[in-house]
Order: sequence, then structure tokens, then C-alpha cells
Amino acid sequence: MGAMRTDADPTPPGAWTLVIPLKPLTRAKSRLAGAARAALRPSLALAFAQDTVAAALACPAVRDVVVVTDDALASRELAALGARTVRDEPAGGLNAALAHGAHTARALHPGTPVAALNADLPALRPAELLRVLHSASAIPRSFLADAAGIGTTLLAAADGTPLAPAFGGPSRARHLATGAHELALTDVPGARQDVDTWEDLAAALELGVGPRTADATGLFGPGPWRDLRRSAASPE
Ligand SMILES: Nc1nc2c(ncn2[C@@H]2O[C@H](COP(=O)(O)OP(=O)(O)OP(=O)(O)O)[C@@H](O)[C@H]2O)c(=O)[nH]1
Ligand SMILES: C=C(OP(=O)(O)O)C(=O)O
Repeated sequence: MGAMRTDADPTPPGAWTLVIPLKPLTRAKSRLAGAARAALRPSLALAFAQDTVAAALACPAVRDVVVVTDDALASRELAALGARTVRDEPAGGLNAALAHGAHTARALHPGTPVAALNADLPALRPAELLRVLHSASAIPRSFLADAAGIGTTLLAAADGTPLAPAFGGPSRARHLATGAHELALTDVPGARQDVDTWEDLAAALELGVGPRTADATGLFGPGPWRDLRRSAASPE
């Protein structure tokens, strides 16, 4: 199962606590609305989160996953996978939720390095996440840009360093401007492929998604990515 370790590996087994934010499913993934299968949007948002959380929990560098959400169904389903769930406090939006999650993580596990991870990474693989966290271990505060090169999929902070999340829209530039180091990893496509649009979902399907997203997109019928590209081209 786990990847090979060496004495030089700066990522001790189970070192990291990940914080994963998730909006209420009925409001999540609004950019997937307006296309033929928009009614499936909450199920897709849940499937992405389930595959993201499952991959995170299967990563040998991860000791715990804290999901910050007010969605009751998502809380139940993600707890069933082994994540902890906390309420979305102080109800101040994404970055406030992440700061709350990071505080919870550090209270639970003093000394843990913490990383915020988006909930919409259905093609994430545990071995990729291990490479990302391994690189992040050597740096006080670092981030991974999304596949589009505009946003951020992961922001990591060592013990003693504030996470200071600045997610939302063009967060790559914001994280750079606040002094975080950009992780220059080219071989972790699943960790960078967030899904905001039907085109993003097509790209994730081509990389290979986890089982819940595969099931949920199976509802689209055969050749899902070709169908999705058609939906993206002609929204309802
Ligand atoms: N707990 C919590 N999570 C949030 C909040 N806003 C966004 N998120 C989550 O943060 C990540 C990125 O969020 P967004 O891109 O703003 O929202 P999204 O649902 O992914 O997509 P859009 O609705 O299309 O913007 C996703 O995992 C969201 O579920 C919030 O206020 N609270
Ligand atoms: C919130 C973010 O992601 P997106 O808007 O791409 O979902 C971000 O990249 O900061």
C-alpha cells in the first residue's frame, strides 16, 4: 500500500491534518448549473467530496481529515469514510471556515502541520498527495496551483506558521503575494484538477476519477466526457 520511505523523508507517517471545506450541497458547484444535467449537481458535489476525502485518508502522510461543513448529508457520508466533521463556523465564508478548521486541527493534534484542500478533486490519488505533502514538509507555508493556473487546490502550513488562507477566485496570486511558496510539481495532475465547470469534469474523467464520481457520472450514460462537452457547448 504505502509508498517507499527513506530516512531522508521529511514527511513522517501520519503527520498531516487536512482541512476540507464544503458548502451545503444545494449551493455547491453553481458553475455546473445551466446545463442539461444540472439537477444532478448536489450528487456530483457530494461524489467529488467523497472521492477527495477517501484519497486524502488513504494517503500515508495524513493522520486526520477535518471537513468543515453545515451539510447534514455530507457530514454523515464523509464521517462514514473516517473524516471528522465540524460545523461551518463562524459562518463567515470559505476562508473563515478554513481558519476554523485549522484551529480545530491544531487543538486536536498539537504540533501537526495543516493543509487546506479543496473538496472538488475527484481525480486525486493518495500517491500524488503524498508527493505534494512531502514537498510541503520542507517549507513553512506553501501551495499548489490548480490546473488552470489561477486558483489553489492545497495550502500547507508547518507547525507554528499561520495558515492564513486566501482562497477564492484568483487565489494563486494572492497566496504568492502573502509570501507562500508555490510548489513546482508537474507530476500531480489529479491534485491540481479541481472541478468547477463541465470542461473541468471532462478533464478529471480523462485523468480517472474515484469510484463515487465514476458512479455519479455513470448516470450520464456511455461516453460521459463527450456528452459533457456537448452539454458545456449548449447549456439549457
Ligand atoms: N465550509 C465552507 N466551504 C466553502 C464555503 N465556500 C466555499 N466552500 C468550499 O470551498 C471550495 C471552493 O469553493 P468555491 O469554488 O467557492 O465553490 P464551489 O461549490 O466549489 O463552486 P461554485 O459554486 O461554482 O463557485 C469547495 O470545496 C466549496 O465547497 C463556505 O462558506 N464554507
Ligand atoms: C476557491 C478556489 O477555487 P475555485 O474558485 O477554483 O473553486 C481557489 O482556487 O481559491
